[in-house]
Amino acid sequence: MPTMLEVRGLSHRYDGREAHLAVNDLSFTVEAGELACIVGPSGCGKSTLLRCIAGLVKASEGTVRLHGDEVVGVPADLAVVFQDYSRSLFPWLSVAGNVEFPLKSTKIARDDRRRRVEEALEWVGLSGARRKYPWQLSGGMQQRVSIARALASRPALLLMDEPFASVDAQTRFELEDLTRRVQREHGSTVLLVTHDIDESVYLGDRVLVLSKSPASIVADLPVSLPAERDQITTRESGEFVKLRGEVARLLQNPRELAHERNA
Ligand SMILES: Nc1ncnc2c1ncn2[C@@H]1O[C@H](COP(=O)(O)OP(=O)(O)OP(=O)(O)O)[C@@H](O)[C@H]1O
Repeated sequence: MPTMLEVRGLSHRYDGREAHLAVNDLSFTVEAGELACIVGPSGCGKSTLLRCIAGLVKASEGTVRLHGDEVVGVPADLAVVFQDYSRSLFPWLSVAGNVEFPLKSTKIARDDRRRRVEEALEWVGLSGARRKYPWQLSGGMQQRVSIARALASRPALLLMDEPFASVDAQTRFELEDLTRRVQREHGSTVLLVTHDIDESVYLGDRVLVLSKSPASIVADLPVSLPAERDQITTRESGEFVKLRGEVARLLQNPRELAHERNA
């Protein structure tokens, strides 16, 4: 698989009266068609890392390359799904209008745009809600609109920043399954950030474990669960239980265990 994302020696320091090193010398790659999860403790620098990758923040040091091109500013073929769906959708636009909105600033012809919107809504199971407004939908449905909007642009890389942290547990399971299904059906490359250990193992083809602030990589674990996953049986499987234990231990005691793993 070709490399889609390459992060090399990335560090970011917030300047100001209280200068703060948020990300410290991170290097990793994500291959095309892979779903990689980043898991780290609250406040460790996960969002900062994603903002640097998305070109929203210029890293103090290091480089980010998307399909070989250095990221300077937000790449046209990158999409982000944020945690807070209520602030990322326009309340005055219908569901279809929200999904179409970013496509309007591209050269994609109107008919093609409409086709993409219909297709993306179908992928997330929202074709029947196309004329509704965000405030007429449940939280989970609103987040599905955000996912459809991101997918409609057919991004080379989809970044997801704690995308299911604001929905209830049942909806969270549904959205996790939707993300894996869509990612596999369309071969999308996804980098998803979460603080939820179980979610990182359930969703990921790989889990990158981050240290406490400033974020650095403690481990890069392949997930050898079957590609077809199920919220009940996968979570009960020995491999799942073993991996979630390993991630939990790495988060609790990063230096010692990372040293043991590398020994
Ligand atoms: N604009 C900013 N200016 C100064 N410091 C910042 C800024 N944004 C974040 N920080 C600091 O950088 C550190 C990392 O923040 P970041 O939001 O990246 O972490 P996170 O892992 O995403 O947190 P959470 O899990 O709580 O969402 C924190 O200590 C935070 O206070």
